Amino acid sequence: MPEARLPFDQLVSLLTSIFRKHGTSDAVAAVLAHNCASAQRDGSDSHGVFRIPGYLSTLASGWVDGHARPEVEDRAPGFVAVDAGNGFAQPALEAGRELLLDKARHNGIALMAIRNSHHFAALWPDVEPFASEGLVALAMVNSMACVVPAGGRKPLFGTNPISFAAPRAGHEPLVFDLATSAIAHGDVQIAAKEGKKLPEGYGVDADGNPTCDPEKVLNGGALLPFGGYKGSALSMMVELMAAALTGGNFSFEFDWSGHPGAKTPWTGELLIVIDPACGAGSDFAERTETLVQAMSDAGQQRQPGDRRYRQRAEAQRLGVALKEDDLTYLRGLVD
Ligand SMILES: NC(=O)C1=CN([C@@H]2O[C@H](COP(=O)(O)OP(=O)(O)OC[C@H]3O[C@@H](n4cnc5c(N)ncnc54)[C@H](OP(=O)(O)O)[C@@H]3O)[C@@H](O)[C@H]2O)C=CC1
Ligand SMILES: O=C(O)C1=NCCCC1
Repeated sequence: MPEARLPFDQLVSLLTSIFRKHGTSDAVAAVLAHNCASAQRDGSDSHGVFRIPGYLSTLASGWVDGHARPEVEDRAPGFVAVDAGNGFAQPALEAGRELLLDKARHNGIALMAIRNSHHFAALWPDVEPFASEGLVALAMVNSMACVVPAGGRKPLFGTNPISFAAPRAGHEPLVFDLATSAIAHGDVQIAAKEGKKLPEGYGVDADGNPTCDPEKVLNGGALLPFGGYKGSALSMMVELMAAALTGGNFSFEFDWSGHPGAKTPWTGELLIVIDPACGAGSDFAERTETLVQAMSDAGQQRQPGDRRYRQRAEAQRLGVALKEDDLTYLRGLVD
């Protein structure tokens, strides 16, 4: 597939125009466009411009409010609650960000509980900026019931990612961002589109039998958690922290069948921010670096985040990589 390159700012501006034209406020468009362009820039393929048709069909369906104004509540010394108003999670995070930062620096730790929200994106953009400011951040979000709990038969959990970011002396933050399912739902969709098989042990068909066929997983089948009961336990934790604690829906609780085209899970998100200066001392970033170096010496040359930062650096030199067909499609949305 021929590739095009577009400067990051131009991609942000194209996506902003698309969101504005297709049902969001200017403020929401700006946040979603930056998020989606960042994922595309970093090679987060399942959550970059691949997601635009899903965003637009969801907005057209009336399932999500593209004009929602998040309401921020200062609930306790270390607790910020945000009602996203049936809008997207990222503008809700932006709305409560300053208060969360103030509380984390003042108390040493603070959390933000976002409810009534839709998260259709990669999770790392929610945590990396905190680590760039010297803080440690942990985020989790639940999605839609498409993962069978360990030993179970029925899809119940979402693909429920967890993302963590820590400052690292002399380097970009150390960040991981991973679905607690064996594979992200977006990657199953990409495999189906490209006619590829899934690895064994990732999914089951509508009868609960193992399958490597992404179409069968998507049409009545389900995914498995990563690492059996261990991934299942983490996914359970995400349901509790991102939904029960925040006041959002569990992945199995919402019903979007009355909104054809709806693709964005209507759930919640939890974000915890820690000021490491309140811990063992001011050298946390150096300690991170010591650990990374030890991991490298032990033979792990590739750290989480390395691939993204490499792609980001390449995009800064050459422009963000896009499939030519995708760029034509995007431009057609604003013509
Ligand atoms: N909004 C939502 O509801 C959902 C969003 N998602 C998103 O989907 C995306 C993809 O998730 P997933 O498929 O699980 O991600 P991956 O399995 O591709 O990667 C998971 C993490 O492991 C790192 N990693 C990958 N390979 C290696 C390796 N060989 N050695 C060391 N580290 C490695 C990655 O770093 P690197 O980034 O550098 O590759 C990344 O931090 C995520 O951004 C996630 O947030 C997933 C589920 C639901
Ligand atoms: O890839 C996934 O898994 C998901 N991404 C966006 C929200 C739904 C699940």
